[in-house]
Amino acid sequence: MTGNSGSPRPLRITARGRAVLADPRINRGTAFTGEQRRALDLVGLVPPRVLTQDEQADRAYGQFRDQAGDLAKSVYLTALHDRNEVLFYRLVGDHLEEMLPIVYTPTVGTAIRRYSTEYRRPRGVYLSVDAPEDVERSLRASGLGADDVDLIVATDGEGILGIGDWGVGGIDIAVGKLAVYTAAAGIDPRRTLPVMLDVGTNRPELLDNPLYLGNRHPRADRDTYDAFIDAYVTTAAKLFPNALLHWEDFGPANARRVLDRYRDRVCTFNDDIQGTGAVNLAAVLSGVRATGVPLPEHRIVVFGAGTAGIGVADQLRDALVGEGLSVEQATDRFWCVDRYGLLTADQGEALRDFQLLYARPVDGTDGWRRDENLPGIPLGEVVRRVRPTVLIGTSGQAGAFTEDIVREMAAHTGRPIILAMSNPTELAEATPADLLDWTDGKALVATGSPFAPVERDGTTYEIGQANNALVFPGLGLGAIAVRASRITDRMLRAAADAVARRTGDADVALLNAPLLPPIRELRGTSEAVAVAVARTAVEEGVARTVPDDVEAAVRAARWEPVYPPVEAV
Ligand SMILES: NC(=O)C1=CN([C@@H]2O[C@H](COP(=O)(O)OP(=O)(O)OC[C@H]3O[C@@H](n4cnc5c(N)ncnc54)[C@H](O)[C@@H]3O)[C@@H](O)[C@H]2O)C=CC1
Ligand SMILES: CC(=O)C(=O)O
Ligand SMILES: [Mg+2]
Repeated sequence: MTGNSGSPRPLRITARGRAVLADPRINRGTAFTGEQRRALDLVGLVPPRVLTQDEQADRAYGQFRDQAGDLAKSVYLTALHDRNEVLFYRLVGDHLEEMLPIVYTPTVGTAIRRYSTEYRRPRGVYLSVDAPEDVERSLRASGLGADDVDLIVATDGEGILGIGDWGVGGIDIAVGKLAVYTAAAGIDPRRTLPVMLDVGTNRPELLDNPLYLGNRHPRADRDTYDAFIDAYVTTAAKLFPNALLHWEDFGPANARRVLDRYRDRVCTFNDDIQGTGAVNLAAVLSGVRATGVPLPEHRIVVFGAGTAGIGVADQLRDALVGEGLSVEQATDRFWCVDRYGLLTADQGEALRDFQLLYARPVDGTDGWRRDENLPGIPLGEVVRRVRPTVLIGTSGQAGAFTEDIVREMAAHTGRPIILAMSNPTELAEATPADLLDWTDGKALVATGSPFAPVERDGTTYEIGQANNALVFPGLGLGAIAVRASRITDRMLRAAADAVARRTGDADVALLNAPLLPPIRELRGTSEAVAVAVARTAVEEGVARTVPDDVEAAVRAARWEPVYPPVEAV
């Protein structure tokens, strides 16, 4: 751990001259002092005036604001990240609410689509399914040793947000998630690695694009894929035995399988399944407090029963079991709707393994209207029959929560809880303004991407962001602080409870209060999550370091974006 929230350890620099300025991990440009410039052979290589970090941050913020449009802002921040990592994190940390939508959803989606066009510099490690024998060499090429890595975020780019397969461009979701880890929870960025598991792409426009930078062939078959993933996990665990392995944005055919294969073998979690499950549970628990209706009395419809949707259902089902329901009773509270309509037991091959548990018995839906195009029971009919109190969108289908559906839901429940979780912004199942309009301001709304507050009848409704960003940074920090050997279900539940607790009791009773703590408080939320996760890891016996004071250990593990003293060696 190299947390420097106390007095930072000196940074030992062997490079000299231009090599110092070219390395974003050590470069501080105009903030190098006269003494440091002399020691590092920088005299004359930077303009004479020495700036403070505050002055640098002011100028960088002005430059950021001058960029025309979000993609230009993203390119600007990436360039800053590539130039001076500490200043990048200082800036993002100071303007979290304004910059998270640039380094993360929604703009990261645009950056991923345009990756091969906008490409400037590599970041992270690119592993190729065509050369599994190079996995070790490539991970070693990062220059990091066995004790140097706390966290790796890996993606295969198949299920980026709700925009699908973007091949090698997916590296930017790993980079974006890591930026959130550091900005929100103070994970030391020098001890992290983004990894692209390039197994090809099935998107014709990438395969046909001469600029495309990834492997220009279709995605590997299952056996080849599995062997490659295994080479990655085995090698990463061997080279970096303390690293938490985070899986991001895999397709539904692989996400759950990969997690299940490794979750009891290494310290790992899937953010889309488990992080999303935890943040969704936190939002629903706030909704439970706001409505006064106990959790077991809710009827829950999940629209988009894929990686995230079933992850969400699983986490809620476990919470219901925790309230005393049997697994069968808890499962019976869910109606999951996917591309063929309501999951029903007669759908055979169309059901994925992880959906089977939620398939409703056919005789319970006798007489329900079917849509021949699906050809199952559509969302509107499910809502009409079930009268849900909670409606969750994890489908990536923009506008799927139509006025008719929402009005029907609101006709039978006082305060409908509606979580339109799909990203990026344009794929939300409904906008908060519409949801509030159609429910006369009664809906308890949260969205996956940020939305501006809604003004209605003189009242301002702040919209909570039901995004796993409220969970994974703190989960990671808590796990790192106690060197957890596993991520357990109870650690995720502790994270959800910690997020829910951050939404004050007084607040949730108000009509217009957000269901989740705001992004501007993300650092505090992440710290609370980290403490809860670390405590639970200790209780569960998976902490390899058991601190006397967990809170102090979590604080000590935080990295802050300050320039440490320099030691020229
Ligand atoms: N807010 C958050 O923290 C998170 C949000 N998400 C969002 O959830 C969405 C889904 O992500 P994943 O679960 O990873 O993708 P996925 O591909 O695993 O799941 C999407 C599911 O939606 C289903 N679907 C597609 N078209 C449909 C239709 N017309 N009607 C009903 N279902 C349909 C698919 O069959 C699939 O099962 C994305 O937009 C993603 O951004 C995902 C993870 C976290
Ligand atoms: C937030 C996230 O992980 C997703 O949309 O995939
Ligand atoms: Mg994701």
